[in-house]
Amino acid sequence: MLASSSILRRQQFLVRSLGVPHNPVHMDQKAEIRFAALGADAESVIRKITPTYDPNRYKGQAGKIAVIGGCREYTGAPYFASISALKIGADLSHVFCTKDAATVIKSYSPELIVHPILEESYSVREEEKASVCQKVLTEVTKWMERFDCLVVGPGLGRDPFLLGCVTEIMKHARQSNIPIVVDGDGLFLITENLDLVRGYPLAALTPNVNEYKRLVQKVLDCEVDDHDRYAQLFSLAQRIGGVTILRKGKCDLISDGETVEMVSNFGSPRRCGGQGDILSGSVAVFSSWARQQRSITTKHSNDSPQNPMILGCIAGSTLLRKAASLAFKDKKRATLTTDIIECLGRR
Ligand SMILES: NC(=O)C1=CN([C@@H]2O[C@H](COP(=O)(O)OP(=O)(O)OC[C@H]3O[C@@H](n4cnc5c(N)ncnc54)[C@H](O)[C@@H]3O)[C@@H](O)[C@H]2O)[C@@H](O)CC1
Ligand SMILES: Nc1ncnc2c1ncn2[C@@H]1O[C@H](COP(=O)(O)OP(=O)(O)OP(=O)(O)O)[C@@H](O)[C@H]1O
Ligand SMILES: [Mg+2]
Repeated sequence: MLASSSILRRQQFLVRSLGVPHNPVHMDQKAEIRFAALGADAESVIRKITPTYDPNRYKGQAGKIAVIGGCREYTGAPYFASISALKIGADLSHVFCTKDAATVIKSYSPELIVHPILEESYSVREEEKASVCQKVLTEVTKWMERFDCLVVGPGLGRDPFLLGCVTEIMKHARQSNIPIVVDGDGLFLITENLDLVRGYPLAALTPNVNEYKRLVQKVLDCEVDDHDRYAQLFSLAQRIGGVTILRKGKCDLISDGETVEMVSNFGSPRRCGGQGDILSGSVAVFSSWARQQRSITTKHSNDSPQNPMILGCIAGSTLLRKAASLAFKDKKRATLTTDIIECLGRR
């Protein structure tokens, strides 16, 4: 509703190109593009939302992140997302995964707090399913209020029973007003059940090419149209009730149905798996910081706050691409995701 009425009312998009000199970008005929004269670029977004070091701060205040993901097949993805959250600057990073995945993930890093609580169908008898699902939810909700953001989906897999439990976790997070970054198999889940995120302003979706295609087909009932990519992303975000969507690709495009932002600083030509996982962990931390910052500036000034999920996406995307370019300079074709993670803090 917000969607189409606002499209007609505004007849205008704000497409901001961050990190590169502006190139003319052609939009569809319906919408006039306005390029913001960007006083602030992506780097200044990062500076604006990153908390300063303060000796009075205690552990946890710079962010507590939880990744819901990790199953028999995938242990790398939740590790990449959660370790990236720490490398960006969060204080604590938890992983909620299946029992099979937990020991493996713990062995990658002693920094992560790993909860082996999710179950897949193969390990649960039919008659136990309801009670096991309840147990999973109880375990996660015990921790839930402490988290500043959840990342749902990296390496989650698509087991129907497991996804049923994660559905309940997401409903609970939403009731508790906890921001949720949805990535990987979490996007598979929400594409089948859009009401999980519809109208939730604290949700950010980070689809790759396949995940975006599935979302567009489901929500807009059409194919991805690259000639009309800004308007299509804008409509998609509006149709899901103003959630933030970061469409990953050559340039990362970000929209919440109010503006369209573009991050296009040079990254890496390597497309090794796991870079999206770095991104989702990074977006979670930056969004939490932006949200924290917003509550401070709202209290103390009349600045009109910007959507923290948008700011988090801009900062996460910019930093990941910067790290990827530094890693590629060093490792060339041998660049792997772990090399990029090592470069997250470098300039
Ligand atoms: N080391 C790891 O553990 C990694 C695990 N990953 C996890 O792997 C899982 C799947 O992620 P992907 O990024 O591979 O998911 P995608 O949905 O992009 O792809 C899944 C597979 O299905 C194919 N596919 C799916 N939909 C398709 C479509 N509409 N058209 C054409 N081909 C299609 C793709 O080619 C691919 O082989 C996620 O849980 C993700 O987080 C990735 O993050 C990569 C790293
Ligand atoms: N063609 C491209 N050129 C430059 N950068 C790209 C390109 N495609 C993706 N990226 C960058 O890589 C990051 C990860 O995007 P990608 O599409 O690989 O995610 P993904 O498939 O979800 O990754 P993962 O393997 O972690 O699941 C994006 O934020 C984007 O900045
Ligand atoms: Mg991915």
